[in-house]
Amino acid sequence: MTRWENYVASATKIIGAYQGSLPLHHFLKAFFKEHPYMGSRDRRWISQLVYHYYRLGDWARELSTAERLIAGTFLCEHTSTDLLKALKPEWDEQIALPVEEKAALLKLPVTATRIFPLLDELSPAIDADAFGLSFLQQPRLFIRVRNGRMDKVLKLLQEAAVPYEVLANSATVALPNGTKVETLLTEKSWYEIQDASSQQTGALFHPAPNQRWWDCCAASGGKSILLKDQQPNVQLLVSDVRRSILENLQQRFAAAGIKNYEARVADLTADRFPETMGQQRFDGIILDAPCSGSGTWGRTPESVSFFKREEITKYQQLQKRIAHNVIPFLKKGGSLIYITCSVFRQENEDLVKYIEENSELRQQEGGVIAGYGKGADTMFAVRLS
Ligand SMILES: C[S@@+](CC[C@H](N)C(=O)[O-])C[C@H]1O[C@@H](n2cnc3c(N)ncnc32)[C@H](O)[C@@H]1O
Repeated sequence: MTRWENYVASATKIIGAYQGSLPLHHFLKAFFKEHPYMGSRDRRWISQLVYHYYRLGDWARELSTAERLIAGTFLCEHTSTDLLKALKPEWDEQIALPVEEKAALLKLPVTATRIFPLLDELSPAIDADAFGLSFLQQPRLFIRVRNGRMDKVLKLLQEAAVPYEVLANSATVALPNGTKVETLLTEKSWYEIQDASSQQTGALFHPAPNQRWWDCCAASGGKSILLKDQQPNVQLLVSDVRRSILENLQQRFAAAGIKNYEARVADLTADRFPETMGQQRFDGIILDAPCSGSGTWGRTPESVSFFKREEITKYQQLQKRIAHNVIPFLKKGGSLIYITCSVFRQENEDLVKYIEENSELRQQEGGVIAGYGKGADTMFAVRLS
């Protein structure tokens, strides 16, 4: 067997063994640990083959795994690759063609419906074709540059010859996926790694000095840092059900130079949760809800193959329960920022409808934040007041 055939054989073995119960990158890590004779170059090629395979979603399931692996590389790559050159030179010569022309060569249509099986569940504002086809492209990495440090950051990127794009808001920088940002930009307080769409949710916050805000599903604090950067004088409470993630938040806040905040572990679905909050009320609540994460599946394309439709409704029930429990803590006239990184209507517009039907809150602004087309995640964010 040639080296390239060996790669396809290893990738086939991985796909046969992978059942989706843990993220693919963890599974790959464990697989390579068990096969220490594979060098870093081998690991890179095999991982890429496997990722391209999952980028195809439901496309052409009738093909064998090995055929799909090679077709995945053909459809997802845009410049010549040594693997295709060795195994399918006639495709490698056509690697720069647009996807429709590649589909004609493959003699199989490549459409959004064939890639993404849950298009009928999408939020209506999402362009289903563009979203489905975006899976063939690896998303980019984004940073949010803080405190006017853009010149310094760009200088370091230029010195390291890293290609970048500064987006129109002048704070977001897009980088190639896999850029070793931490090694390049060692001054941690200058930037945050944050997807472009996630950064865009901040346009809904409008915080004023001395207001009280609560980031109730804070995780490691991406939205909270965004809020504090907009208005350092907000009084901030952060909470999450996971203690460990709040420990990450504390480290991240320290690196970002954020000191004044209160953090607590809270399960927002617990029956006794409301009484633990006492009489406090907030001018703003950020509810960045636990969700399917379907807007980020471009980064974890294996999810398209393993996610079950019924799970959408389960997330919706959880979101309703959390919304119901946090809304009473909003001051009259305050803002609830409801956010998901989901593309599904049930978790997005239907949840807003539920909130409007069960409270005095009404949607003021926001909606789908489309990330497809710019190599970013797709999110949903609205401000209700
Ligand atoms: C989408 S993430 C939040 C991301 C975060 N806001 C950021 O910008 O990095 C949702 C968070 O909700 C938390 N969560 C899930 N169920 C919860 C519950 N019952 N009570 C409180 N938090 C919960 C999860 O632990 C997770 O960290």
